[in-house]
Amino acid sequence: MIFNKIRSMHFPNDVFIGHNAIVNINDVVKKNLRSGEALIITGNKTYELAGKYIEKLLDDIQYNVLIVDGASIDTLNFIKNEIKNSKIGVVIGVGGGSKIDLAKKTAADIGVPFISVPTAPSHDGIASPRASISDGKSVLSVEAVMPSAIVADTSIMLKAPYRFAAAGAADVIANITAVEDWRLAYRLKGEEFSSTAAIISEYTSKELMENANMIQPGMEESIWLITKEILASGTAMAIAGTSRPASGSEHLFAHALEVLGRGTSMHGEQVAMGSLVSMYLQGGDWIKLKETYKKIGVQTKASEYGISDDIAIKALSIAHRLRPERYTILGETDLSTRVAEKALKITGII
Ligand SMILES: NC(=O)C1=CN([C@@H]2O[C@H](COP(=O)(O)OP(=O)(O)OC[C@H]3O[C@@H](n4cnc5c(N)ncnc54)[C@H](OP(=O)(O)O)[C@@H]3O)[C@@H](O)[C@H]2O)C=CC1
Ligand SMILES: O=C(CO)COP(=O)(O)O
Ligand SMILES: [Zn+2]
Repeated sequence: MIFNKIRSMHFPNDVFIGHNAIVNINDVVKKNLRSGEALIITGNKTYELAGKYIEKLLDDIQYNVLIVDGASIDTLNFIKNEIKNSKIGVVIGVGGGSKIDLAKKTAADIGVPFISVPTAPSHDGIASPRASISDGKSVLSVEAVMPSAIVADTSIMLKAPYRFAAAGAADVIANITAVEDWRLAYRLKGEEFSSTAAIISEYTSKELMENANMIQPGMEESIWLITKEILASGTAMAIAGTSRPASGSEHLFAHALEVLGRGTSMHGEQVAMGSLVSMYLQGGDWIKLKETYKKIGVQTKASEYGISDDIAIKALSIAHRLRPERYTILGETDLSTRVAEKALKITGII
């Protein structure tokens, strides 16, 4: 088959991951700062945790620090307004997923390199080209830019509540149902498919499932393992040019919960619940998947997050509507209440 479609792929040119990796930030910024100033985008807590330290490490580099809130269109517009008279040459995201996404999207929009400095391994967006910027209605990732460099200091990430690490692990473990959906779409709908991206993505899930015993509170090694697979998951998305390798029906369920009411659940926890029901519908070993989530301490009962049975049933029933162009095991019409309820009951989500 002659490939006449040119696909561009971009990968980080530097990745520092480990204890005290943050000490490399000055060299990394110098290498990526073309001209002008560095812009640091962070949050209140994460400024204290890491942003302040980065300021001390940056020598003879002009920089601005913006402390912001959630990843919304309004916050993004606030950032752009704040920097409109500045000459920004590189954007550094220091924080959890929301700060990383705001920095990633800002860098993409102004056309400068993005440096990812995660303070929590809470999902694979910290190393992917995708950014979730909410418009107040739903939260789907949009194309942004792959980090030019990633500085993942496991000693800082270890300070995040363990729940963040478990959620990040779940986000990667759930790649297994995403790839199954992608294969289904390739066979049934002729969707473009990258076997390389699919194999990498499946590997990340299997690696975390097989080493689930290594994912425990208080262990820096757990952070290292999760972050390593998050990096690989982001690479799979960069190769595919979409989030397909890491986002299928399980993510549609998660996004539907974001719209209908996610209670106190984090992204990775929503995705964990979604992957159980997806794997049940795909005819896979959802029981092994459930045991893995239990082992790493991820709750998969909706009520534990204050999500009612009705919301969970509705979310599963309409999830396919969130991304009609992305064919998955959920099909193209609403699941009946009866079918959705049965699937959620069998997998123990309600
Ligand atoms: N791009 C993608 O592919 C994806 C993006 N997302 C997006 O990511 C966001 C969720 O990311 P998530 O990381 O869960 O949440 P946030 O980035 O919102 O962080 C949640 C809270 O945790 C704090 N925090 C971060 N790191 C630490 C730490 N080491 N110790 C203590 N507190 C810490 C943050 O501090 P502070 O207040 O300083 O920020 C914040 O108050 C959402 O916006 C979601 O849409 C979700 C999935 C995929
Ligand atoms: O969360 C993601 C991958 O883990 C991004 O996926 P979406 O494209 O569904 O937002
Ligand atoms: Zn995800």
